Amino acid sequence: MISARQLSKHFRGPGGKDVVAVSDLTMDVEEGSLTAFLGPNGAGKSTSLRLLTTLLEPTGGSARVCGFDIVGEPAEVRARLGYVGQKNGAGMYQRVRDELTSQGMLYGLGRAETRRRVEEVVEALDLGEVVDRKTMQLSGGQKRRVDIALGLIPAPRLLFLDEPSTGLDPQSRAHLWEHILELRHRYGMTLFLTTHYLDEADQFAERVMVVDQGRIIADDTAPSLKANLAGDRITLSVAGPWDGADAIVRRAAAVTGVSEPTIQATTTADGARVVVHLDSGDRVLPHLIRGLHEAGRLVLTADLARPTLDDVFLNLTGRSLREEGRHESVPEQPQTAGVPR
Ligand SMILES: Nc1ncnc2c1ncn2[C@@H]1O[C@H](COP(=O)(O)OP(=O)(O)OP(=O)(O)O)[C@@H](O)[C@H]1O
Repeated sequence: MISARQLSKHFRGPGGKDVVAVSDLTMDVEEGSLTAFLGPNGAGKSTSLRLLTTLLEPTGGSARVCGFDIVGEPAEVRARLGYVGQKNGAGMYQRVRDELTSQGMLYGLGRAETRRRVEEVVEALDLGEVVDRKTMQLSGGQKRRVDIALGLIPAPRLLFLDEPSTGLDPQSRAHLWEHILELRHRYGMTLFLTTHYLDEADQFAERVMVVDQGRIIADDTAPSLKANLAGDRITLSVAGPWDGADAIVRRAAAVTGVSEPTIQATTTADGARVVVHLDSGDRVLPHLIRGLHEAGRLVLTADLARPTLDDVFLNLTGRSLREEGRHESVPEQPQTAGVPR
């Protein structure tokens, strides 16, 4: 469905400086899959989407989307995809129904087909109650659903969503995701989306591509990324000094077949705080507590944390995605919710 080879995009930044927004993007995305592009602000996620949707021309490399070349056959590519940009594409003063109808006409669908598509997307995205209202009167979550409806009017086989849920409250996010998953189920569409939200990528995407500074730095399922690129973490507080108890941790790991735990112990007011990074922490923890008990060490608290995608990002980059501050992005051209022919 998408096949990109060493795609890159450079911009001229402030003072004529070369900004590498996307570097060597190589990937194949299968039909029917749900892929999330996860990364901090400025990682190159939106630029990648704009390249793949032919809204920007690449500086280097090539890509085929829905079987057509993004540079040589942009009209063919556009005719087959839907694109929902970051900013609301819906106009403020039009009624939702008129907005959706204009989109159908823009795509050259004809009156009868447009009417049929409008009814279908209104039903699919549960917009029946708001379809005769103006976009400016809608809530953030409703507006976002209108944006997605606009992207769906041409019945695309492939839908790109740029941060579909950013700025929504948790309830609206959850509601929007119900709709996204329902759309996928109903139409068997290929979905490719960008997100800052670790939990969304973790929960809903079959494939997560972690992007940083224009490059894909990891590409796998969320469980594999977590298993391979970040281990579990056991945190213990023990009474008295830790002296020499590393051997007990290593033994507990060895009997469960787990190799190379890393152990960091710090002295606290009442003893020590010990953080152990390892795989299969759930299997090791009971052996560890028993071993410490048999050695006469008193365990005050024990906590096992499974890795998150943030741990994956932290391990790969030394930075936390959660702590990446938002910065204003460079002003962009106005975005439309669909990509007209
Ligand atoms: N039109 C432009 N001119 C110059 N630089 C740009 C332009 N568009 C993007 N950039 C730069 O390219 C880099 C990647 O930007 P991009 O918007 O693709 O990142 P992103 O991962 O989508 O970020 P965000 O999550 O904030 O949307 C950033 O350094 C950005 O400032």
